[in-house]
Amino acid sequence: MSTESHGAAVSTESHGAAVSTSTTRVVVHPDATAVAEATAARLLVTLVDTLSVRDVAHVVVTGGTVGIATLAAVARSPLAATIDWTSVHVWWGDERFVAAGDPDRNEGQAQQALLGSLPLPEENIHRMGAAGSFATAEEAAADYVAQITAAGTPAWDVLMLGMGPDGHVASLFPGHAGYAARGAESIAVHDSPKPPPTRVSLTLESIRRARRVWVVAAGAGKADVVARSLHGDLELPAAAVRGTQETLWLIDAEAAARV
Ligand SMILES: O=C(O)[C@H](O)[C@@H](O)[C@H](O)[C@H](O)COP(=O)(O)O
Repeated sequence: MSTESHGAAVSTESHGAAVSTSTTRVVVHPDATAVAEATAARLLVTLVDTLSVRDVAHVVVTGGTVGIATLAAVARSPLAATIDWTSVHVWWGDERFVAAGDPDRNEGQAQQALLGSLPLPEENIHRMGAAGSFATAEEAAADYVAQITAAGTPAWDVLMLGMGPDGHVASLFPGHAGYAARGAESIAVHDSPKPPPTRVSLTLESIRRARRVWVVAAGAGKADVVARSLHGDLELPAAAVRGTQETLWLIDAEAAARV
């Protein structure tokens, strides 16, 4: 069961990205497991809907606890068998710039939780580059820009974001240069406060091209930044993300405690 709470008015002047008309809405679930299960169901239904009006759907997945738990819940769902996965493209909001096969890689965790069990053509899986394959995170970011461009710079149909207790999303951290980056789809991130320190991320500009942005978060440790973000504290990257059609915060009761 979920409880819909208020829809907050959306400011259109923040950070100079595309103006959005969508309203931020908050859906509160009892606990982290329910957030993951409900988000998985929402994702699958959205894919069914999207593929009834478009030939291809582009989904951006996230690392983090709730993000990976959501992918695992998709894998368990009987609805997964109703999707034509050859029409679904999978992208990442951010990646840890460590060697391929390192357990820290978001793509490896996603592969294990879901992607390995789906009939997804390899060419539909758009990974951010790993250390070893690329000399620098800058080169990996440039490669991701090229992948996005080659796909026609799609409007992401669903873009999921975990959120850190500091209000970061993807690998855009408060007070860091990456949060303010403009003019590119993907960037290198250094000195990340969350380990590992070197990462690749989508930019805020790229995130805000998404049709639907879903922020998934759970736990008391997120309550403060959830409240600050929803009150529009733009020091926090989480406060600046939104989709052109839909912005949803899918959170548990603990994370919603101060809203
Ligand atoms: O690579 C990563 O670490 C992420 O993509 C990051 O943005 C994550 O989603 C948040 O930090 C939330 O993570 P938790 O849900 O584990 O707190």
